[in-house]
Amino acid sequence: MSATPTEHPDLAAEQEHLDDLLAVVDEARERLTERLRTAQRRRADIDQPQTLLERDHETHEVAGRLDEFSAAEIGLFFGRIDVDDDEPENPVTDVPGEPALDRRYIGRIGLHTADDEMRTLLMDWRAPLARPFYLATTLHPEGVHVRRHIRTRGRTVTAVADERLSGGDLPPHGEHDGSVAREGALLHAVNRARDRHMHDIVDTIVAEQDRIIREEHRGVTVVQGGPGTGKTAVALHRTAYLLYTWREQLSNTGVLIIGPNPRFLDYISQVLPSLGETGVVLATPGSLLPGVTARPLGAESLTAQEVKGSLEMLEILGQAVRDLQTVPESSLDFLIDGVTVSLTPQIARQARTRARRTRRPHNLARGRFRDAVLDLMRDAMADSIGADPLGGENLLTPADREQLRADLAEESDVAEAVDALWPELTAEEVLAGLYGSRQAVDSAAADYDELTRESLLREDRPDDWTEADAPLLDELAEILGIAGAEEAEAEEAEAEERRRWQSQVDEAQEALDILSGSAYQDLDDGTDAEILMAYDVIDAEQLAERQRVRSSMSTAERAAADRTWAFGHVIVDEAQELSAMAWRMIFRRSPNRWMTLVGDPAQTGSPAGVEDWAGALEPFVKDRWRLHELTVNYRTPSDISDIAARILAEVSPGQEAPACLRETGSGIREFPTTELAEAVARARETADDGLVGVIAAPERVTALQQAHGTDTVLVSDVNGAKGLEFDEVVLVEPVEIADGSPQGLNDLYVAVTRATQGLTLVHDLPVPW
Ligand SMILES: Nc1ncnc2c1ncn2[C@@H]1O[C@H](COP(=O)(O)OP(=O)(O)OP(=O)(O)O)[C@@H](O)[C@H]1O
Repeated sequence: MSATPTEHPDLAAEQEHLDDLLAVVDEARERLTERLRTAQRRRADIDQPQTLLERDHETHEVAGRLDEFSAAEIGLFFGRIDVDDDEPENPVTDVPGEPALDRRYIGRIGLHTADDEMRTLLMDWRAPLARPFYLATTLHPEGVHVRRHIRTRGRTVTAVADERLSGGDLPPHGEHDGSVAREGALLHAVNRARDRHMHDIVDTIVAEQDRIIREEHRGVTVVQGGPGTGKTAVALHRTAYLLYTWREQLSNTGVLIIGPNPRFLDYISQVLPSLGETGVVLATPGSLLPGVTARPLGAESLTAQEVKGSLEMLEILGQAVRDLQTVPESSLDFLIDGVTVSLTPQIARQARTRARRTRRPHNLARGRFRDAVLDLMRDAMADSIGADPLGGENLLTPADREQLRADLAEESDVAEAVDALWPELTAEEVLAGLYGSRQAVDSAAADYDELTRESLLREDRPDDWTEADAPLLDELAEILGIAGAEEAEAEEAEAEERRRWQSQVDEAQEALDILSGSAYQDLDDGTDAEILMAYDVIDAEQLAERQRVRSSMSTAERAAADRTWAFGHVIVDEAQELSAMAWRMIFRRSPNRWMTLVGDPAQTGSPAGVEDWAGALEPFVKDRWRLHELTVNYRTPSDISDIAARILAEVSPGQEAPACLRETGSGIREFPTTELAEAVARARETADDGLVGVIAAPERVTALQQAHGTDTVLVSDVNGAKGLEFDEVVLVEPVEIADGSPQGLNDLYVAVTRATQGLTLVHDLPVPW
């Protein structure tokens, strides 16, 4: 009989090995903690922002490195492979008695000895040499002879199991083909009770997931798969992998992760820190714009969601801005030095045409409009006051005309009139102005039907933004050229910085001149000419560089505060929910088009969401995108998956349901609505310490929340439960969800697939499957 994993004779040896590595970690932590204390104690001179920034910088850096070591408390390592030593120059420990085999321990972080040899003690799971741990099978062993799974709880090793994949006999205490050891680890992972936060899956990543995590394609990678197939887990591990592999590039440009709702962002928030990575920007589509708070999409009617998500909005928004570039109904007269000068409708119209012809964004074309108005008014004025009574040429000299133009430009009444005709605008002003006025909507959307126009009107609370408005505000910011205005400001700031920079370089040069002047004297005094002096190795520019004042904000902080930030990589979860307008907003943040999108069109709840990836992506990247599919469901047991498969057959006939890893959970129970409280109580009891999700149609949520919501019972509509999972799901009156919208069955599909153990159906009406 083979030994059970916990009886493995190497348990004690692995514990000893873990203790040794933990000692290395603890020592490094102690050193870093001391450095942190010293840095924090360091007195910074208020008058020298430089010293403050240096101190902040060091504190951030050391704190970040300390964060990496938190893996020690989660489980420093989880696996080991004895593998053919293909790269003998890489110093890793050999398998005792087998010099041709490397013994690689695989962990959440990498560790090596502090000496010159830098021998690898622990291999980061993302390192290329760790990869065979995930990919090796008996059919394709990838050079691996034995793979060991090591389970830990904090600092204690609790189980060890081996698989022999190639070469030699069975290991004395393990399973023959390895599947039991591997599946044991996997089942242990998927069966654990859920809490409010997702956990990393670094010890049990399967081969089809590994390939996506390490995908080298520099375009758009799309990951599609049914509910529970690990799309979110893969996206997060891919983030950690990319941050590790492209550290330098991504630490300057940042990674943006977009998820469907704030609860989801909280749910995934611990995964990257547990893998030693912090500093990514997490956002929902509604929270991407700095300074804008948006309510969930569900706050909009379905028609409004559809209209606001469609590309027709480009025309409507463009027209809304054009409607604010006005022409007066009659002439505006100004008295200048006793002469009446008119800004006629014709002048305004002509100036508007000239400004529009520049094709510059509205705010950046204002200068052109003003110039044109002044030129045209000057011409009219010159024609009238300089006219030769005898019919000859105009009597004004070019200098006189110039003076007239300057006089006009100084007139505040004229400036005000010009501003009113072509005002400086913000995106919020334009959109609120549109939603708040029937006349504005009728004009901007004149070519659209009444239903479209009606859905845009929001007269009582025009600036109460929803997630459907965020892409429109972003689009308007582009049409208005706020980005350009910011650029102009940035250019100005840069010029100022260059001026300061030059003065620092000059100062530094002066310092070097003094230094070299005294050096000549020193040399005259017989100093060895071979000794390098400061002025030999640094020039003035370098010296100034050292003193340069930099922002102490991290990349993530700067990126989150900047609407126009170009992220190095963008990840979108539940990408099927994005409307055509939302895609434009997201792609704007990814000028290099290096993205990972995960989603499942069968789960689309938004009427403006994705029907097929090609349609959504090709306008932006043509064919530079690759599709990967995940096929195994790690979440729902097979009885619940059967229900899901029946709904899927309605939603997406012909689409195959994912294979189910788990046979059984706690089962399916049914209650009438009069016994709702009892149903929730039973689910809580069954979930034990785990989480219960009560999912219902939006109209029921508030009352249910008041009656049943607790720390471990989360009440939500389907939108709010997207991407989440619960040990037990209580689904209230499913038919209400199905009938709630044209995407109702998709919503129901999402709702039933949130459960990891059991599903309780509370209903009086027949279930719709
Ligand atoms: N290789 C794995 N090892 C252990 N657990 C895994 C593995 N892959 C996925 N899981 C677990 O399966 C569950 C579902 O994963 P995840 O939430 O990433 O799926 P999803 O495809 O994003 O689902 P949905 O589309 O329904 O939101 C999570 O608890 C995740 O940790």
